[in-house]
Amino acid sequence: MTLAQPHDNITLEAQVLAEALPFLKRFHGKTIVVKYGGNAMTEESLKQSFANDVVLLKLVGLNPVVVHGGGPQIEQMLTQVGKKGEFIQGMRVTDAETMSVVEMVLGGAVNKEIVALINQNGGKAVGLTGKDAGLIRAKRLMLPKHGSPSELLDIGLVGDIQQIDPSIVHHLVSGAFIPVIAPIGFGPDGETYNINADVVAGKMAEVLGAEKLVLLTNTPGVLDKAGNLLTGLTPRDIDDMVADGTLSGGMLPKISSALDAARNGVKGVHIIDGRVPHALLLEILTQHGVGTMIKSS
Ligand SMILES: Nc1ncnc2c1ncn2[C@@H]1O[C@H](COP(=O)(O)OP(=O)(O)O)[C@@H](O)[C@H]1O
Ligand SMILES: CC(=O)N[C@@H](CCC(=O)OP(=O)(O)O)C(=O)O
Repeated sequence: MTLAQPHDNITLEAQVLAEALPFLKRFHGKTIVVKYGGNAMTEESLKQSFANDVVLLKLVGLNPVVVHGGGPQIEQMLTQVGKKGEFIQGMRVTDAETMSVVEMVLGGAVNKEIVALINQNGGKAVGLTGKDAGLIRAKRLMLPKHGSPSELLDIGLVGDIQQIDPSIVHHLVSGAFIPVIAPIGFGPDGETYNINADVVAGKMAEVLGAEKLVLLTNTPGVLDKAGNLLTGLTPRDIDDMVADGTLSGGMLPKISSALDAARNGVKGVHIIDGRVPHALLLEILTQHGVGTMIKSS
C-alpha cells in the first residue's frame, strides 16, 4: 500500500523543480569543475549522493569535470607501510617512496572508486591522471618560506603546474563522458609529481573556461575565528585571515587556488560542505547557495 503524500510536500517538491529552470538555462552546456576532497569521501551514502549529483548535472545538460583528492586515503596507506605524512603550508612533503604510494592511491584506488560510483549511477566516467594524453605538465615546486619569502623550501616531488593540455578533457566532454582526474603531473624527464588537488582543480577550471568551480570539503565552508560560516570572502578578507592565522593547513592551498580561479575568469567559486547530502545540486541548481563564495575583488 502506498500512502498519499500530503499536498504541501508535493507542492514544495514541484516548487523546487520549477525553481531549477533559470539555473538549468544559465548553465546549459557550461563546464563545472567539481573538486571532491578526500575528507568529503567518507560515508558510503554520501559517496552515492555525490555520484548521483554528478550524473544528474550531466544528464540535464551541464558538463561536470571531477578533480579528486585523497589526502586521508594516502595517509592510511602510508601508515600501513610504516611512514608518517608531513605537511608544510598544506602541501605533503613527498619523497620517492611517498610518491609511489600517492600514485597508487590517487591514480588507482580512489580514482577507480569514483569512476565506478558514477558509472553505477548511470554516468559514463573516464578516469585520468595528469600523465594521460599529456594533461598536466609540472616542475618541482619550491615553496616561499613563511616570513622570509625570498628563501625557498624544497618539499620533494611536489609539482608546480607548468601547463595543462585540456584536449583529452574536451574530447571526453564532447563525447558525453565525465572526466575524473587524479592530481598527478609529469615532468620533462619523465618525473612523477604529487600536486595538491585544489591547485589542479583551480587551474583546470581556468584552462577549461569553466563557469563554476565547486570545492567539496569537510567543513561548512570557510569559518571565522569564532567558528561562524563566512558566506562571501574578498581578497582583502583572505589576506587578513592568512596573516592572523584564521586560515591554516589544507585551507591555504584551497583558498589561494579558489582566489586565482576567481581572478582568472571563473564566475562562481564556492567552497562547500561535502558532508551535506546533495550539496552540489543545492549549490548549482537552487537559490540556496551553501558554503563560502570566493570573490575576485
Ligand atoms: N578558517 C578555516 N575554515 C574552515 N576550515 C579550515 C580553516 N582553516 C583551516 N581549516 C582546515 O582546512 C580543512 C580542509 O582542508 P583539507 O583538509 O585539505 O580538506 P580536503 O581534503 O577537502 O581538501 C578543514 O577540515 C579545516 O581543518
Ligand atoms: C602536494 C599535496 O599535498 N598533494 C596531496 C594530493 C591529494 C589531495 O590534495 O587530497 P585532498 O584534496 O583530499 O586534500 C596529498 O598528497 O595529500
